[in-house]
Amino acid sequence: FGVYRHITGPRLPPGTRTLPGPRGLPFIGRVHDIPSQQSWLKFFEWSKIYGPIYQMEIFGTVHVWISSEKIAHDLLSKRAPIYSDRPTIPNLPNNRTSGDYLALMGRNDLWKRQRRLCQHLMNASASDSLHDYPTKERGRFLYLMMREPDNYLEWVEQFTSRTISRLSWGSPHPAPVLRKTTFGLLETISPSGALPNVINWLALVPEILSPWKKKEKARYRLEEKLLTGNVEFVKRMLDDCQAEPSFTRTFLQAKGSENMTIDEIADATHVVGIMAIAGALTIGSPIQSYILAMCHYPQWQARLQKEIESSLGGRCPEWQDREKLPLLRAVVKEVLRWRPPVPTGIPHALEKDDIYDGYHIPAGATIHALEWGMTRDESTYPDPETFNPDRWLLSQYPTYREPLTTYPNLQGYSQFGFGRRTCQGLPVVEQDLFLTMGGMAWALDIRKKRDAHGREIPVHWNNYTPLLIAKPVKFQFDVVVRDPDKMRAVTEMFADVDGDTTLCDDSRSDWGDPDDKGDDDFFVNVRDTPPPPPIHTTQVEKTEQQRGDHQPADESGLRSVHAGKRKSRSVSGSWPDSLLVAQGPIVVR
Ligand code: HEM
Repeated sequence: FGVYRHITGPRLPPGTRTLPGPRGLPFIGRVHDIPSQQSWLKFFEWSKIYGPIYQMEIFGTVHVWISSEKIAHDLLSKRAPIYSDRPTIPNLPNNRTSGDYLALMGRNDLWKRQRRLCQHLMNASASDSLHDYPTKERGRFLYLMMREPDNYLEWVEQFTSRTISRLSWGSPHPAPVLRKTTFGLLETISPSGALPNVINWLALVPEILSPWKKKEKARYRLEEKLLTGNVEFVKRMLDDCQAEPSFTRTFLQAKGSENMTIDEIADATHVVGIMAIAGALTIGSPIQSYILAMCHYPQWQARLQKEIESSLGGRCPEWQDREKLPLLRAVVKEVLRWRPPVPTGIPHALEKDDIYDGYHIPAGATIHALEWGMTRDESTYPDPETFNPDRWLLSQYPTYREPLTTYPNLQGYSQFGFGRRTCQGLPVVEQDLFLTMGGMAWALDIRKKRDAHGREIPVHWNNYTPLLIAKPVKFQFDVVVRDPDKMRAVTEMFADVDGDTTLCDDSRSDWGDPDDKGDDDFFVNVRDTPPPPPIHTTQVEKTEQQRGDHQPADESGLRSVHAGKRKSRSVSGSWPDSLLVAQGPIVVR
């Protein structure tokens, strides 16, 4: 078909033209010079040659790349009835119909039903401020960052997966297995994660000969066990009146367990599943990009700290403070612009032939909103390579919007897609990013490391992982706790989350078994890395000395903070979290 198309060319309706774009080779199209790393840079480079909308063919399929927000809105939003389908993913061939992954499903009735349910569950949690789960987990995250910053990748991923696990099922325990299955799914669906997604005929290879199919089958088995077990667990907890707030609890309570059909249970299992997957996959990217940005732009860290100090008088930002902290909201938005977490977007599929500005776009084309390209559009974002939160705060910039008590925010932001397929996770993203970035700025100075001669160790500028969700490749940096009061306050936040009673459940089979190795390598290493040992007085003092701060810690203040707050933590030894507790209570004097 590819050869045929190459020889005959497309049949165009009268008066229309084919979109410009790089010409391909017979049969394979333009696959030979798409890099396996950071492909979005190449697609953006082509947009500078061929314009903000261009096309190329890969193995007979037309791929359209859009790097203008206006064109993306014209097509994906205003013509949503024909632009809201999803393409088939060769390495996950039933993605359009199975009902397993809402975000990858075709535009069919099942997708519409699941999308409505997703919206409902998200709204219910958002109206209760996400049950404060992001705040609780933020305290744990800051503590771990303070104690062992070199292990930051682990702490970021633990924060995102534990927060979304609690939101989904009311407990952080599923987080390690969730991380494992989710990362596997990312590989399954990413063009650079599994070869059949690029060389499509490999999807026809029988399972016995296909490493990709074997791996995906093992991953899917573990995921199904996790998702169905979690719903069963929440049901039982609900029967015992012990279920913590969660998407699943909201669903079960609204329906009443006895009245549910099998289809309804399956929908809820997978809708909650996709929210958990999306939350565990994506939010770590901007958190890591924030750290990268602070290494390169210490002046913005200082400005952020000033805003927090002057608005909150030394207290850590809470979600309720957002009106008072426009710069923090601007930093969140600018991080997402500077380093888009989904740089190539999630593709849509065109259902009918279309004409745009005289160009013919054929039915069946895969349409990519190139988020990387959109964020580099100089007419909207002058000097786009520079991290500049002021572009959201000063009236001289095209992206400025009043009032600053409300704007900037993430509503309607191009980084979350277009039309009927826009992201449904905004409440979680906004709260998680506001709290983690605000918390880090409040408690920590992040800066480049220095070598033995006092020279700064370079930090990469834009070296990102190649999968659909891009994250900065690991880099070195230093973290200095800004003052002993903040260290004590963070330690206190950690004690609070650690004492949470949901850590006491021991019915591990409900959450998927971290030790289940099955018959495949896929099951190995599912446990989370344990946190570092508890903090001791000497470390507080050492930090004071390092900072040249000779004021002794406020003994009386601290005692009153701790009085009556320390909780008994009788957590079973079998959970990863229990490793925290096995090391004894946190001691700060
Ligand atoms: C920084 C974090 C995130 C980013 C950048 C992001 C971005 C995106 C993008 C670009 C899409 C595709 C939109 C389109 O096709 O036009 C999407 C879809 C989606 N997102 Fe997110 N997302 C994030 C976090 C989340 C979270 C936390 C959740 C849920 C808790 C979530 C749930 C979804 C769902 C369900 C869809 C599919 C909607 C559909 O296909 O109908 N996302 N997201």
